[in-house]
Amino acid sequence: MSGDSLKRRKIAVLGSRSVGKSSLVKQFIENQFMDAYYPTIESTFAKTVTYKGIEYECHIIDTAGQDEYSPVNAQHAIGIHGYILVYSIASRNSFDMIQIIYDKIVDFCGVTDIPCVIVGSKCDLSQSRQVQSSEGQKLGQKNGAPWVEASAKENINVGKVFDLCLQEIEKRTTPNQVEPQANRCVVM
Ligand SMILES: Nc1nc2c(ncn2[C@@H]2O[C@H](COP(=O)(O)OP(=O)(O)OP(=O)(O)O)[C@@H](O)[C@H]2O)c(=O)[nH]1
Repeated sequence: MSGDSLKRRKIAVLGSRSVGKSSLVKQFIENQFMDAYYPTIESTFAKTVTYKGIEYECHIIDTAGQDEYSPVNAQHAIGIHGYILVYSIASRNSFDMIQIIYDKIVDFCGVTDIPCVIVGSKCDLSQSRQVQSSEGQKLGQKNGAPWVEASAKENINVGKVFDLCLQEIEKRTTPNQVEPQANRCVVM
């Protein structure tokens, strides 16, 4: 496929520290999982993904873990087509952070909603569960975003997370549009 016909989509992965953002990205890109924890500063990965028969060149930005004081900056908004917001089902605090991050992005961008998927990660840790599936589902409904539980460790729903994100992006993208809409979550 020529470079011209390949659609580029930039996706930012956000959430609290240690919720499994890098692990989700690593499982998606490299089909690997590591038990070791190395805090992320920020990394970008690229992968060509076929969604509904169309090839997309996805640039995935794996961000540093956020807390309630972390500002949403231009890097989280400029040129970003869609977001993956990750909490761990074993951490109530990380779940509470999702609405905070969502609201910060919406405020920063001056929009009412953003193309995103909400992910309850580490769903293999059912013994340590602090957030019920029904709570995740409700949060998704409240923000008009799809919600899914996933495990990078067991490779559960990892591909689905990225498919859902592309689905949300494409829902809001007019045919042949290459750059995100100016009135959406980006400042070009
Ligand atoms: N059981 C289990 N552990 C996981 C899973 N995903 C990640 N982990 C572990 O959780 C820890 C943190 O994972 P990371 O992927 O580095 O988390 P992160 O959100 O990128 O962390 P920051 O870089 O601090 O933002 C590591 O020890 C991982 O092995 C999962 O699906 N299941």
